Amino acid sequence: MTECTVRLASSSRSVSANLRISPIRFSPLCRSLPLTSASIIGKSLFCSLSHRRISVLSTNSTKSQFRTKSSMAETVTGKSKGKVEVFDSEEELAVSLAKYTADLSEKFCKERGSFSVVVSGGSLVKSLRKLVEPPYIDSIDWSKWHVLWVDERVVPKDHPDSNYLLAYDAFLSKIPIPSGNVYAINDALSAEGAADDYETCLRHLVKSKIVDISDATGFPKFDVMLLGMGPDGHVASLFPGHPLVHEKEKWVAFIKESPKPPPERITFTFPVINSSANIALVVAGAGKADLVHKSLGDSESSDLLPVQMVSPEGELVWFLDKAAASKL
Ligand SMILES: O=C(O)[C@H](O)[C@@H](O)[C@H](O)[C@H](O)COP(=O)(O)O
Repeated sequence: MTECTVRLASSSRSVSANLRISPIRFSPLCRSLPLTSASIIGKSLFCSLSHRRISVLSTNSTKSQFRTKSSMAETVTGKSKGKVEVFDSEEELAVSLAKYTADLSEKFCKERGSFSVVVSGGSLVKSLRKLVEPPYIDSIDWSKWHVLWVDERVVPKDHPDSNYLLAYDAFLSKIPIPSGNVYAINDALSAEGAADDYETCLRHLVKSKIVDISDATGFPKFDVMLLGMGPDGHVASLFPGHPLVHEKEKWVAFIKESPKPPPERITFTFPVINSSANIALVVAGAGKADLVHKSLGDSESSDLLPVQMVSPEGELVWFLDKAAASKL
């Protein structure tokens, strides 16, 4: 069964259509700084908003592309599994991303009593700014959040390249999250040591049921991963053409020759990323339009970009601004 959701989003209203076709609370090993410092078969499809015509640009059994013609908000592309939302501006994207995250927080806090959140570095972090503004700053139960990084640069936590520092400055310092629920890497270790240490930390979190485990894969199953995409199609620190993209055993790996500086990093592997209950891929700016087009287009190539290998057990949602979606 192949499923995809096409959602038309705008500041004033939105509509979505589901299309189906057949065929340890705190491990001492994890160091935190105190928080002070569709494929559809057919020719065209009309959504319930009658003026918005979504044209099927291409079809095959697993992937299709759609395009809307609308002056306000634009969507859309469909993939074998996923949802693509396109916003008029990065500002609107950020508003929707905050709602998405807050809604998941509410759901998982209710269901599991906690919420495991994984973030990347890069521009994604800025797009999380609306989470620390009303109404979410007051409505989210931050005490139940557990925050980890999908990848981290092996630098001191107060170094300008640190993903921890980026997230700390942008939102962790602004929310009442217990410092023990923020799992930064041990920056006193080598890249290899930091990766092992982070995996041990993750194993403790799974054992103490703070992080779920996937019955299907046996890998950790995070409630949500909020990820960016690099201009070369990398996600986390999994770069095109690097053997780490094929890692099948490790939960956390290290890289010492990252093409994007700084060179030494640790990263979650694809089995962990793809066991997630939810993944948001957040991409903004015209500079990534070609890559977005390539990623969401039909690809017969066996040489997939890392971003094309993102395929979670749960739901994948792309958050794009109009500029990033301009070549769809
Ligand atoms: O540590 C990192 O480098 C990031 O985690 C990385 O995976 C990032 O998310 C992408 O490179 C996108 O970054 P931009 O959105 O800034 O291009």
